[in-house]
Amino acid sequence: MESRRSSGLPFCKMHGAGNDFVIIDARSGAAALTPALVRAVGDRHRGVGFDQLAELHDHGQADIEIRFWNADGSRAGACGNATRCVAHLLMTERGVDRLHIVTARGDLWAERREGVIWVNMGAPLLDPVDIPLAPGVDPRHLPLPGDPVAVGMGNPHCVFFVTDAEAEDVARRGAAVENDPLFPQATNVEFASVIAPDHLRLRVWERGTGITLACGSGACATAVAAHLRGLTGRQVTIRADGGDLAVDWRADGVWLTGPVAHVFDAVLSPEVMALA
Ligand SMILES: N[C@@H](CCC[C@H](N)C(=O)O)C(=O)O
Repeated sequence: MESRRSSGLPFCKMHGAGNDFVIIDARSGAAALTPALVRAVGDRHRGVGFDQLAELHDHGQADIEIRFWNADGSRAGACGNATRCVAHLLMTERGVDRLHIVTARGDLWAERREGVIWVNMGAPLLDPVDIPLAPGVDPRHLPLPGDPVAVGMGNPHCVFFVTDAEAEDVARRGAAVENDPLFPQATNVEFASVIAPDHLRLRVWERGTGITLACGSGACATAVAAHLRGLTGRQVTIRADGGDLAVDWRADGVWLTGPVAHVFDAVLSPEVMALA
């Protein structure tokens, strides 16, 4: 990634299965991000456009700290696909096969196994307090039409199992559930259909962003919910709109892998930064 220039803010554009990100290396002393600047950069018409922005910081006990922002300027506690992209960047930069990553959720680990980069997104959060969910609600059977499941992965997810995910009006139904009072911090909304005991089709409405081509933490939450409902095993392929992700729910956490692409390096112009 290019070093800081006085003319603007350097960034890198990447995507994981089509879930696209602006990655800003704040270790270089980049300007402190604000919700207004994040929204300006995320504007797909006047700015750069992204699903999430990942802000990289040095960390005393870990290889990197990542702070996640949604396109609307809200913060996110987890972002599986952006974490995979950053892991790919740093492993390539440093020539290592293991990384200790800190996010708002806590300590995460990335490993390269036989050339494939996996990220351990941590154990699923199933207690309503941790998801978070309104008190007194059963996360396994939410009191909503469609009987969805709530799972936390450092961010909240509301997973609907449907006959055919392709047929779902994700925009209408996702927007209707995102800010349901059952979720004190709002929620990501997933619509999944079972293709096979090791294969799910998933479409997502992301909190603070809308429909995305893939969602890593959503894939993890969906795999956990499917297993808890007895629909799949603990290792599943998730067919997202932008490509396939693989989830492996192990004793030490929910591991995630999938495609990563570096799109370009560039510098945020002062004009875009002035939009903030
Ligand atoms: N695309 C991300 C999820 C990003 C955060 C989500 N919108 C939220 O607000 O929790 C992923 O890959 O996990």
